[in-house]
Amino acid sequence: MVLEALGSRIAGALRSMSAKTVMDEETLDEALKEIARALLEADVNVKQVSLLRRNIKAAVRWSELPPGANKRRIVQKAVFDELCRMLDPGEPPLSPERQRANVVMFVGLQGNGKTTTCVKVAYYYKRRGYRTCLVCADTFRAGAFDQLRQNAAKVRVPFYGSYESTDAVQVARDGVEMFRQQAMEVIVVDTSGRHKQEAALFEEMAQLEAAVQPDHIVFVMDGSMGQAAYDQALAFRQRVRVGSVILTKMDGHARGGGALSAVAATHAPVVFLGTGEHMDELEAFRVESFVGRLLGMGDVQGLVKTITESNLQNPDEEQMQRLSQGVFTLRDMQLMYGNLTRLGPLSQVMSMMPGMAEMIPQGSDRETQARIQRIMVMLDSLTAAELDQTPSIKWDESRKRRIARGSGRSLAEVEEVLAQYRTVSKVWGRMGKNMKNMAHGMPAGGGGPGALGQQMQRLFNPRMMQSMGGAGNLQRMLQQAMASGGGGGASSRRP
Ligand SMILES: Nc1nc2c(ncn2[C@@H]2O[C@H](COP(=O)(O)OP(=O)(O)OP(=O)(O)O)[C@@H](O)[C@H]2O)c(=O)[nH]1
Repeated sequence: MVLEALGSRIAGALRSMSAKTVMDEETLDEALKEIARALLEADVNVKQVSLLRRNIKAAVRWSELPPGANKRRIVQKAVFDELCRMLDPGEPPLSPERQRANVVMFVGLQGNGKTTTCVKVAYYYKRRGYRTCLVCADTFRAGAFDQLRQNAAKVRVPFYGSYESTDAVQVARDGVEMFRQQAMEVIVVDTSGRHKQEAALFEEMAQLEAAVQPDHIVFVMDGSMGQAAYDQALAFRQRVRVGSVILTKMDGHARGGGALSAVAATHAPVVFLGTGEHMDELEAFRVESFVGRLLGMGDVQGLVKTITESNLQNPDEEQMQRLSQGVFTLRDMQLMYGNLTRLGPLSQVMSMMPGMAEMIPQGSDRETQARIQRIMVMLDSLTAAELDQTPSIKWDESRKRRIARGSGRSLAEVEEVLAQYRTVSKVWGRMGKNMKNMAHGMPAGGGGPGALGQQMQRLFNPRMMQSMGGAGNLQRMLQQAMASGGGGGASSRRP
């Protein structure tokens, strides 16, 4: 995720503010200056930054704060609220209704990821049970037709377009009409982009808008746009009824701030973030969780939601008993990794945990998923006795070679997994006493994802973390999950 540098600089400014022995208004000004500098360097528009700074100062009202007030908290809350305000124009975002045709038209400059995003959004709603389809009204760029058609086929979404026609308006009208007849619920219309804002692009957009009467217009923008983002967004907003914004390429190393101010320019809410080239790499955007994660405050609500929706597997009664004694076996490691993959991209999950955003290691989620898959394959090659770690098992060379052969991995990789297991089991052993207490509320042999969600909420409770030997232990476990598992090329099969 981009913008981490911005988040940690803001968090750093707040930390150094509260580390001062005397906290006066000058201290606040210094912190605000540093926050403003960080925002500007992240390409947030100058006007937005000075507005933000003024509003934070007005909200904090330093001189009126009672002596015992937690000033860092108050300033952090004001920064949080202001960033949320900047990103939330209070307009309803794209929210298609069921059992009627919702025509959604996509606009944006060429290369910003518009075509890819159209397919991602169609796929997103398809997975949520909507009857979705795609119309290619991009008759300008050679190849747009094939790109959309191939991607539509990959995600099995009906597609309409024309190889021959150069009349975008006619193609769009025909496609939308055809899909209306078929009682489609989400009709996504991809339009042409241009290299830069030019009259022809805006003219065609206006004609398309008049022809297909979209219920909603989505402006797609590359998240790595710098200061120019504000003006670009404004230009689109002035010509068509932009209702929502999608920021793409948020998985790269872009600074991202330009895109944030573009949102302020359009007065349209961000609905999704594009986080990769694959069709499922689209993240629904929620302002408060995004800003919380940006500021390193985590997003416990989002985390619990993710956990409850992820169909996690619970330990059975016997496993629970053992775990509560601080005994962690390879079978538990198998369960842990299985559940980690069910949670979705790990960097997202980690950034939801308070204080962990800065700990996210470099490397893509795709690589991490592939690493975990490799570990899972190795664990699958273990016998039941090995998974349950009977004391008689000797991890001798021949046993390790058998596992390596069985999983198609190298001996070194098997050894690495075993070494990792030993570290985690030691950490678990130290946590044993506290886990025992936790286990009292744990559902034996199931209990449903809701119950597990509650447990996770307790797990991330700061006091509980402290008593478990500090957040460091958990961080280490998660970081290991993300960073180890050997090299090599297992590929994930995704659309
Ligand atoms: N890393 C990353 N790449 C993306 C993302 N979205 C799109 N891309 C890539 O960006 C490039 C351009 O995407 P397109 O969808 O072809 O761009 P476009 O804006 O539709 O271009 P026109 O159709 O010509 O207007 C492609 O290589 C995409 O795979 C994203 O969220 N992350």
